[in-house]
Order: sequence, then structure tokens, then C-alpha cells
Amino acid sequence: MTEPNLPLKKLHGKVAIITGAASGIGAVTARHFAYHGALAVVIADVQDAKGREVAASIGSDRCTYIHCDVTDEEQVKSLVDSTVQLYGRLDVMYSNAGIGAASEQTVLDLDLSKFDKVMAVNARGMAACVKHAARAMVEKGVRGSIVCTASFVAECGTDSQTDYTMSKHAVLGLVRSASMQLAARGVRVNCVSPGLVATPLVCESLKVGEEELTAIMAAIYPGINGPMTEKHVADAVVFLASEDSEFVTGHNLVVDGGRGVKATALLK
Ligand SMILES: NC(=O)c1ccc[n+]([C@@H]2O[C@H](COP(=O)([O-])OP(=O)(O)OC[C@H]3O[C@@H](n4cnc5c(N)ncnc54)[C@H](O)[C@@H]3O)[C@@H](O)[C@H]2O)c1
Repeated sequence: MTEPNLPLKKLHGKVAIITGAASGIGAVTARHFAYHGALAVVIADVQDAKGREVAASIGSDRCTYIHCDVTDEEQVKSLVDSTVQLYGRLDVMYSNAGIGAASEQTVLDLDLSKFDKVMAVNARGMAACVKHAARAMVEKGVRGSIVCTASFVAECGTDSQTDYTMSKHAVLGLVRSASMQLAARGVRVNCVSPGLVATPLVCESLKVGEEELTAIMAAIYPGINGPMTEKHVADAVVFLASEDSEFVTGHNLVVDGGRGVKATALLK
């Protein structure tokens, strides 16, 4: 029997990379990985000061910050290589870095250069992380787990935000293909699709301040369990990263409290 209030250490001894962990969902998940006994958590982001702060709050004995812009494949390769060099292997890649819609666009006035920027991070960057993590795992014979962050808009359309919606659909295609290709090598690939969580990305996308966002969140999640938080996503990522899900691959785990559709109505 496990004693109450003691962490279950679902990630005991694991070496993990989390991209986009200087802020929001990634930062909370990095702390959750450490809580669950990860041997090492490597935070990769472009916000250096914030990334170092999160790493320091977890502790330099098991958390490192590495600058990595996921749109640059060389930086992604070097992130994975230096993690393997430092810790001997890579067990978990949580590819989470993402940006919001570049503008509120219907397809009629889609600005393709802004579209390219969103796709470069959310789709191309995600593919680079899956590629180099999978290579490192296969090379070392590690039965690894790769988790990507998609979104509640990954399986539906939106009234605007064409670029962001397309980029998150691309994540599903990546996860479904990579999971089939890597299954025989023992590497699992899944994604989480969060509902609306109050993070800087959402404030920026909806052009609202923190106070207004709190009111919006209360309207979306009126239930007794309160608004959705980063921790709800982090719990799902720990499940997909750990052996608890050892026979789950190619899956899109939606974590939206049943309110994703309500949140979609905001994306106008
Ligand atoms: N917050 C939500 O409601 C919500 C819902 C569904 C999906 N998501 C997805 O969750 C993920 C995390 O977003 P968040 O809400 O925590 O936002 P956030 O802005 O708090 O965090 C995103 C992080 O990604 C980093 N990042 C951006 N571009 C990068 C790049 N080129 N290279 C490396 N790092 C980069 C940012 O610096 C930031 O630290 C994103 O993929 C987002 O699309 C968020």
C-alpha cells in the first residue's frame, strides 16, 4: 500500500526533456515530473530568464535549462544530443512549445507569412522534436515515450484562428504516423489536447488581461471542480510519459473537462 500524501514516483529515474517549459503548462509539468521522481528534467525554451527561474525552483541537482528554438532543427538536435551526453539517455520527450494564432483570420484573408510563423513552431517544431527524440531513443534501445501538446481545436474547426487550428490538426497527423512507425521499436507517441487554461498564450490570443480571463474561465467551467488548470494537463502528461500507459500509443488524450466546445465559441 502506498502511504497517503506521498508522491507515487511514476517517473522514477527517467530522463525527460520538456519544450516550452519556461511558462504555463510546460513549467507546471516540469515541476510535476520532478515531483514524480524524474532523475533529470531538461527545460528547453526561448525565454531564457524565465526558463532558468523554473529550473532553479526545481533544483540544479535534477533540472537544467537549455536555450532551444524549436523552429531551428540544429538547435533541437543539439538539445537532444546534449541531454544524452549529460544523462546517458532520453526516456521522455514532452514536445509542448507552441504559439497562439498569429491573427484572427478566416481563410478569406489568411496572411500566409503569419501562417508560416505559426506552422514553423506548432507543426514543424513539433516534428523536429519528435524526430530527434525518437532517433536518440531508437539508437540507445530505450523504450521511450514521446508526448506532444495538441489542443481542443485539433479535431474541430474554428470561426477564425485558421493558422492555429491547422497547426494543431498537424500535430495529430504527426502523432498518428510516428506512433505507427515507431511501435515496433518500443517508442510510444501520444498527445494531450488541453481545453482552455489561463496562460500567457491565451491572454495574448484572446487579447484579454488576467482578470478578464479569470471571469471567462469561470463561465466556461462553472462546475464544482473550478476552472481547468495546468495541473490537469500535467497529470495526463505524467500518465502518458509513465509505464501506466505502456500499451497506449497514437492516442489523443483530450483534457477539457467536457467544456472544449464552449471554449471554441470564444475563438472568434
Ligand atoms: N493554454 C491553453 O488554453 C492551451 C489550450 C490548448 C493547447 N495549448 C497548447 O499548450 C502548449 C503550451 O502553451 P501554454 O498555454 O502553456 O502557453 P505559454 O505561452 O505559457 O507557454 C508556451 C511556451 O512555449 C515557448 N515557445 C514559444 N515558441 C517557442 C520556440 N520557437 N521554441 C521554444 N519554445 C518556444 C514560449 O516561450 C513559452 O514558454 C502550446 O503548444 C499551446 O498551443 C494551450
